[in-house]
Amino acid sequence: MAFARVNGVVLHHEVRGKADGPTVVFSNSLGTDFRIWNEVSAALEPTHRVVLYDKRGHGLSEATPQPYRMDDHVNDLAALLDHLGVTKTVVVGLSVGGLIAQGIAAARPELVEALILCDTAHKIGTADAWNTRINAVNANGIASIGDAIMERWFTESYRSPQNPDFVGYTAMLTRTTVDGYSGTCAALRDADLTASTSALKLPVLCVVGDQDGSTPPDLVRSTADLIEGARFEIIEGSGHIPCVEQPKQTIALITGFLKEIGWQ
Ligand SMILES: O=C(O)CC1=CCC(=O)O1
Repeated sequence: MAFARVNGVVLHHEVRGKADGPTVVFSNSLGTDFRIWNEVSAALEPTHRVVLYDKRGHGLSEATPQPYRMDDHVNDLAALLDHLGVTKTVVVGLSVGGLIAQGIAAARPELVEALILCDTAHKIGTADAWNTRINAVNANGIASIGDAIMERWFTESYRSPQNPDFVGYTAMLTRTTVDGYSGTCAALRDADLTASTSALKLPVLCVVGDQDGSTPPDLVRSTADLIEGARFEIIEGSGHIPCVEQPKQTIALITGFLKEIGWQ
């Protein structure tokens, strides 16, 4: 566990694994912190240097006041990687983390070897839907939308109050700061990466849960279709967060892709 002030914000992060191994950095989704990657990270640690971080307003990172822009999140990650002395990395991003991954590949191409885009797209949701969510959270708190969000994150069989993991991930969502959550919703509302993502020239793997209620397979496929040579894979039996719900399939796809591109 470490903290660093970069790009004007204190970011909680952790570097794990093989110190001289090739670097893989993970960027998490709206309303989650870097613990969602624990199982995937553990599989890579014997061979890779793994960088995990909480984006601003999430986990133990500082919650600067709203407004947030997607560029803030992109510049935060770039500044953290510079701070850690990372000069080349594969970026794995889930949902808004995938937009951050696309953004850093466009802004700092020399830093990014390849992308793994999980349950994400070049543009997610509509302005109306994000504004409705922001208004609800600002007025009534994140718990007021908790059940609706959980239906997007996890499959029906996972969403049982008897499942301790489900209870734990619900707590992760509802304990996110309002500034971090609403600020990032607004950043998502205002982000359309169609042009910059279409121009990307690097190896890309796109994966998505078959039952993802936030970025369904057809949306993720449309992003893969924008990027020359990108591969698209579906993870069976998962909602929006396959690294939590189907970690074995997620690990197999990630490690297979890293081997394929020689990042090992
Ligand atoms: O909360 C959701 O609907 C899921 C989601 C959208 C963007 C993100 O990062 O998570």
